[in-house]
Amino acid sequence: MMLATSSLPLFSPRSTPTKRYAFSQPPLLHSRASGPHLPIARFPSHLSSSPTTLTATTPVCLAYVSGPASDPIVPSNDDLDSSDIVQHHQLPTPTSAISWGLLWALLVPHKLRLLASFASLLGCSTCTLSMPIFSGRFFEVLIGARPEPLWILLSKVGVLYALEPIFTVMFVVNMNTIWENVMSSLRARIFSSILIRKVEFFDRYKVGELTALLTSDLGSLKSIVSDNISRDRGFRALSEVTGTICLLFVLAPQLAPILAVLMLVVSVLVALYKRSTMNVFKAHGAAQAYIADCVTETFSAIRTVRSFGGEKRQMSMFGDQVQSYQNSGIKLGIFKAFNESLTRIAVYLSLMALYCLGGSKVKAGELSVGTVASFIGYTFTLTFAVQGLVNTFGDLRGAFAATERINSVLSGAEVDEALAYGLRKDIKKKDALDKSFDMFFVSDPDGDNRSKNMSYMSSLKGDSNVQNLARCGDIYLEDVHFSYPLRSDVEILKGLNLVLKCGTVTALVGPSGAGKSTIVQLLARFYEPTSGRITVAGEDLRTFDKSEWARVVSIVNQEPVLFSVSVGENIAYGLPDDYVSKDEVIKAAKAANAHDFIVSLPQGYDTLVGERGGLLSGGQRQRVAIARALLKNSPLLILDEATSALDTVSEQLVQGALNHLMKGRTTLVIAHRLSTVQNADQIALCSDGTIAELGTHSELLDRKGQYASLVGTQRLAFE
Ligand SMILES: Nc1ncnc2c1ncn2[C@@H]1O[C@H](COP(=O)(O)OP(=O)(O)OP(=O)(O)O)[C@@H](O)[C@H]1O
Repeated sequence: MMLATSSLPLFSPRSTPTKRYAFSQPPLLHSRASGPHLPIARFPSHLSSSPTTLTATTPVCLAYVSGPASDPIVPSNDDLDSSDIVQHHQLPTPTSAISWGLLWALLVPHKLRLLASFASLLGCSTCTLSMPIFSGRFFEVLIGARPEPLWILLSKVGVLYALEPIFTVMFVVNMNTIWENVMSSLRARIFSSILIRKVEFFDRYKVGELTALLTSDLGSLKSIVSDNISRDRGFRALSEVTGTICLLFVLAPQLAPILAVLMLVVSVLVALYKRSTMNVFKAHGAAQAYIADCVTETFSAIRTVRSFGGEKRQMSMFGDQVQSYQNSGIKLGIFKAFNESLTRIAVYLSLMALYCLGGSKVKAGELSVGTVASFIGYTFTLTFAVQGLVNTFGDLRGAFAATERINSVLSGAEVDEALAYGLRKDIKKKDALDKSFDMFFVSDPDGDNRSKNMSYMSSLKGDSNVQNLARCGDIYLEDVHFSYPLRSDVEILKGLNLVLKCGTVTALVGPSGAGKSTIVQLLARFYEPTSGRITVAGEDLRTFDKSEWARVVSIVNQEPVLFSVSVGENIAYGLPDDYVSKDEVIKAAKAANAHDFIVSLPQGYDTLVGERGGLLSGGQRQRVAIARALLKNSPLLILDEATSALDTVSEQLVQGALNHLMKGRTTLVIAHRLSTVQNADQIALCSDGTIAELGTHSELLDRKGQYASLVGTQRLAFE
């Protein structure tokens, strides 16, 4: 169904600041699939996971097959040229998500700023390290031990005092700008790298774990520079420690070894002790987080708490947590007090040593008063800088651990190369001018591999019009076997055969756990069959560009997920990459029986729907999802229990909308309530991973098999 396009593109994924319809997320996040699930398909696992197993004699057609080698699905080698064959050997081996090479590649574009940072670091460290020398000279001038006029000395000190903050600003601004840039690119890369993993990756890791990678783990990597560019930390601390020790040796070679070693040892010990108390600080932070969790859980489930009379239990839980927060707070106070004093003790010990040793040297005429005064200044510099350096090493340890976590999560999981390829191709085609994508594709050490792989993937039939094929061709599931990757020992589909005739409605029914939703996942290409194949108009799905296939399938399921934007934007998400006019959105909403309720909302199409569409009723959410699918206008429609959660009135409204949506499309309907699928062109009874019975409602009733007994059971239940 084609919807009229108005000349004014009001609903757009790009920036249209005056309209809420503009998506706030970058278009890369958007899939053309209905709902938030990306139709991720996988690249043949035996190729991408073990690229070295292929030899020059490996048949080219195997590149497209994820099933056994005996089941080649792309018969023609003509689609590939000889360079593709060579490239088979060069598929990327899993590389670390964050590597030194990548960091270097991200830093290189900022080389001028890096140079400026290094120069300003030298400048501010030189100023800082010169100050004690001038303090020493100042005392010598005051007691007449130095002939230099006071005003000349003071003007030199004035210049130093003026330059140091200027160099500091230059250093901090440049370092911060570089690192913010690097971190943005890194964050974007990790995000897109997660986005293009195979679906089983998302089965394996919880959303919270993945969120932590992008927030706290990358946060520790960020703080390695942003928290360490201040005075007495990181590079500055390192340069000050090195510079101070060198100066001590230059100023008083006879005193320096003893003092330097003493100061270093005392400062390092104090810093290490302070570091060891970090756990107490962390425990206090964790106790605070538990309190927040308890509050969130209590108030978000307030109705459940009320209905079970759980107030006392929640109060006791909260009380326990407040108590442990209080205990850790008191403990923390004691440690804080010691930490404060210990730094001073370190300085005092160093000063005492300096007074004793330095004083005796001055008395013996071996050392000038000015030098001892300078040493006093260096005592402070060294103590604080060493402690800062130890803290920086601690931060480094945290950053390495975080990097290792990110790498271990991402390097073990397979990238869905086909999806990645389609995504890049799409972005190249449509968003050449969109700068927000730049940070996702920084040239990196693996770029070579990727370009080879892209060339390889481009041999897929990405340019054939799969939408047209799906509009006029039947869809065949041929001897499909399937096990979920995380439970590969349990076969869910066991040689399933089914034909979805073009433009007709097929109903899939059967007992719970029979594999009905699994068939949907395979049709959507969230997973690929373990063996067997799915074809459209005789062409294997795996020979198509995956992002193209995403446009072919619309799924409306029992619990449609809406995004927390406006109703209009949610409908426009049906075409996430296109400019969608308000007229088109309204037309889709009218066809989905949603227009009337939408205009009665406080802000009409601009009304925000809340988290996951929570501010709408189930039936309203469903009709918005149907409008979204109508706008998408894809040839294959899958309705997975689309009306089962609705009351009778809502169901009628939604059913009307669905009838509109199903017109002229190849439709697969999954339903438990058999009364809703009686009019389907064919009904397939799925049982134990195969199609056990197939026919129209009356044919299956006549057969008196499983379907007939299911119908009987449901009738009995209603009577
Ligand atoms: N992501 C997954 N990983 C591993 N096993 C899964 C996964 N999803 C489903 N399964 C298993 O696959 C089997 C078939 O599930 P499926 O959801 O396809 O059944 P169904 O026929 O749709 O059931 P229902 O009618 O209850 O929705 C079940 O045993 C289920 O536990």
